[in-house]
Amino acid sequence: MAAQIYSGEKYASRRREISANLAKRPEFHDSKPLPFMTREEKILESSRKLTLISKHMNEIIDPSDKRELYHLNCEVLGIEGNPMALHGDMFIPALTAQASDEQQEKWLSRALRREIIGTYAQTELGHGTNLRKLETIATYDVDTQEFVLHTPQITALKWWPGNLGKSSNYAVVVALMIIKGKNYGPQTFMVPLRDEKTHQPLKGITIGDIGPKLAYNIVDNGFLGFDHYRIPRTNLLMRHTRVEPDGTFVKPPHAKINYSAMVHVRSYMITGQAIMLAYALTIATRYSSVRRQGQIDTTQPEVKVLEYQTQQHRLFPSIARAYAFVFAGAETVRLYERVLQEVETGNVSLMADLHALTSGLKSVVTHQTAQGIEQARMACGGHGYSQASYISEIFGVAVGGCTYEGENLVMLQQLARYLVKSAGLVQAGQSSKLGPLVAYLGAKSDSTSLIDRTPTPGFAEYVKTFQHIARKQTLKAAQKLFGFMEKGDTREVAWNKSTVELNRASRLHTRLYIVEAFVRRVEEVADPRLKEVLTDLLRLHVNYELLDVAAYALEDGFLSSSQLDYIREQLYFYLAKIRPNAVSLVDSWEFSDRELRSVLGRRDGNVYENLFAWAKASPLNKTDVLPSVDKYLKPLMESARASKL
Ligand SMILES: CCCCCCCC/C=C\CCCCC/C=C/C(=O)SCCNC(=O)CCNC(=O)[C@H](O)C(C)(C)COP(=O)(O)OP(=O)(O)OC[C@H]1O[C@@H](n2cnc3c(N)ncnc32)[C@H](O)[C@@H]1OP(=O)(O)O
Ligand SMILES: Cc1cc2nc3c(=O)[nH]c(=O)nc-3n(C[C@H](O)[C@H](O)[C@H](O)COP(=O)(O)OP(=O)(O)OC[C@H]3O[C@@H](n4cnc5c(N)ncnc54)[C@H](O)[C@@H]3O)c2cc1C
Repeated sequence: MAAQIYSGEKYASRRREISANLAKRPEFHDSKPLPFMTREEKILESSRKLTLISKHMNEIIDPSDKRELYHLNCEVLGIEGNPMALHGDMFIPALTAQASDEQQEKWLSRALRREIIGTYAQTELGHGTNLRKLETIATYDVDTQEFVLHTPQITALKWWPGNLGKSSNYAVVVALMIIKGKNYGPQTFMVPLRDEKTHQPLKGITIGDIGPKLAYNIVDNGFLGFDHYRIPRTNLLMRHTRVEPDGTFVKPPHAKINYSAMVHVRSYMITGQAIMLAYALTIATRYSSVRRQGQIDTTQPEVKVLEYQTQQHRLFPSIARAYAFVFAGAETVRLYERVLQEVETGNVSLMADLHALTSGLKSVVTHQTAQGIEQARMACGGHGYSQASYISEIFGVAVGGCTYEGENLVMLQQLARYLVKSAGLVQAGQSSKLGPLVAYLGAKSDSTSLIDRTPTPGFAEYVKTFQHIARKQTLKAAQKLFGFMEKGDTREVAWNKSTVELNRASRLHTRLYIVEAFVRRVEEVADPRLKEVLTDLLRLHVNYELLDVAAYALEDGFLSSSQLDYIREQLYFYLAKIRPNAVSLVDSWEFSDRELRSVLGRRDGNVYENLFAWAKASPLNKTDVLPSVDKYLKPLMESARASKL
């Protein structure tokens, strides 16, 4: 099953080898539990391990393999980030996609060797979503052939970029490019921030950390201001865009080509989110198979809480989602790598499809992942609330994905633009022009679903029902938009009046895509035993997801209430059928205890002994009487007692 999750036996067994290798190297392990460390201690500890990784990487992984590097980072550094997180996640991808060969020679090679540390500085105090209104300006000075970076007011300060505050000495900075008074929109520049020897900020640079956050606190998200800071013309990233010495602007083959680092993260983060969801579910499912509370049959002993249907309903649909997301994530990574290669040859035709797909997936997956992790926390009762479970940290890190790389409700609208265009083609009788991701919009719907009406062993009837729902909502929302426009609203006003409905269409389209990705993967499985278990999980998934959106199919009679009853019964049937495999389904992700960092979710199942040992290790328990008691509480009680006398 691990080979299914990790897209092949080769990587699944490499993960095992890497974990086994690390198990023998205590210097790579956390020196104490992360929740017992201050932020400063965590950053120091992470930097220590990062240095070890850099030194010994070649002995443990193939450094050219992104997945092996990711696994090494998960095991050693963990999810709370590290001082070079953005270096790998965005700085290197930005240089790879946007720097010219010459620039890559100069900077990418140094970045890959870790001679320099970089980040991606785009968001500002006043603007994150609306890139066209960023306020940092890069004005071209023809005389000196330099760009002058400047922060004209406080809202123009770069704010949020990861590892900008303290760790990075370079950044790919996004600024509005002004040449001879003309605004050429957001462009990307390679900018030195700190002296390479002393690490002191360079003259003209104001820089620092933005302070503690909900989670992800090992990362020094930072602020950055420029005071008429000069960089050479050749620091504009020039793989696709160019500015000649005389200030002539050479347009790229696609207007949004320099948004590629964002598309890179959106493509990869689907897998990252699936893994974090699987972390939380591993912890909660294992714990639920140890925790005994209450009886189902009063003549029998107390049961494991995993026997309760409500507990299964709380956890198993999310287990199915984690599988669905990892399968969909593998597809987005493949598409991203393909588009990257095609762009190299000048073919930008798939950029819009990739952008639409990843915008929708990013939004739906992060939202459902956060929901699933929070349910996993609650499934652990009181112990879920303790940081010993580590689920609150996993939640805090994962939920950041709802905001970064484009706020979810904004990114759903990016997909909606694509859907509306497609709906326009359908309306104009040009369905043959629809791309493969939206071809279903042009198909004719049956009048009713055949779920429970015809014996179909596969998933075709479910897929058709999801298609019907997504098609109906897309065409309806587009119609609403067109209707407002026909009545005289501008497109922008009409758009704003239709966005709740448009975003619903985007979610339904994305949920359909996730179901289809799951079906595609299960159909490929050759081993009959694995196929059976995955088919059960997929059955659970389609029934659960369909119930969740059933209102759309009930309102036009596509599904009847008796079909809904059938879907419910199927859901309950598959909850019970999956129960014996539940622990194996989470164990199949093969997370080591080191990687999970959860006292509650350890493989040995010794929950109570482990919790007690953890509590005893708490720094508060080093002494029996705390200084705060000596200083305040004792005098308080003493004076209360004295006044009573
Ligand atoms: C290997 C194993 C697995 C590894 C897993 C690793 C996981 C790693 C995970 C986590 C890492 C954590 C790191 C987090 C770091 C976070 C970083 C950041 O947050 S960086 C900042 C991100 N900021 C944003 O995302 C801003 C969001 N805003 C935008 O993107 C844009 O402003 C916009 C909303 C897209 C709007 O842009 P704009 O105003 O310029 O355009 P529009 O007018 O709306 O649209 C015009 C047309 O352009 C099309 N478009 C827009 N973007 C793109 C694109 N990227 N590609 C192609 N086309 C694009 C848009 O669709 C419009 O098209 P038409 O409708 O006109 O045809
Ligand atoms: C953990 C974390 C890491 C980050 N790392 C980086 C980084 O490395 N580099 C970097 O540059 N940035 C980074 N960011 C910033 C991040 O990309 C932005 O915060 C994000 O893109 C959202 O933009 P915003 O903050 O401007 O939100 P806003 O746009 O202000 O959103 C506020 C509200 O307004 C709504 N809204 C905004 N515009 C519209 C619209 N057009 N239509 C309808 N509703 C709208 C949103 O839906 C939301 O409800 C990070 C953020 C976080 C949380």
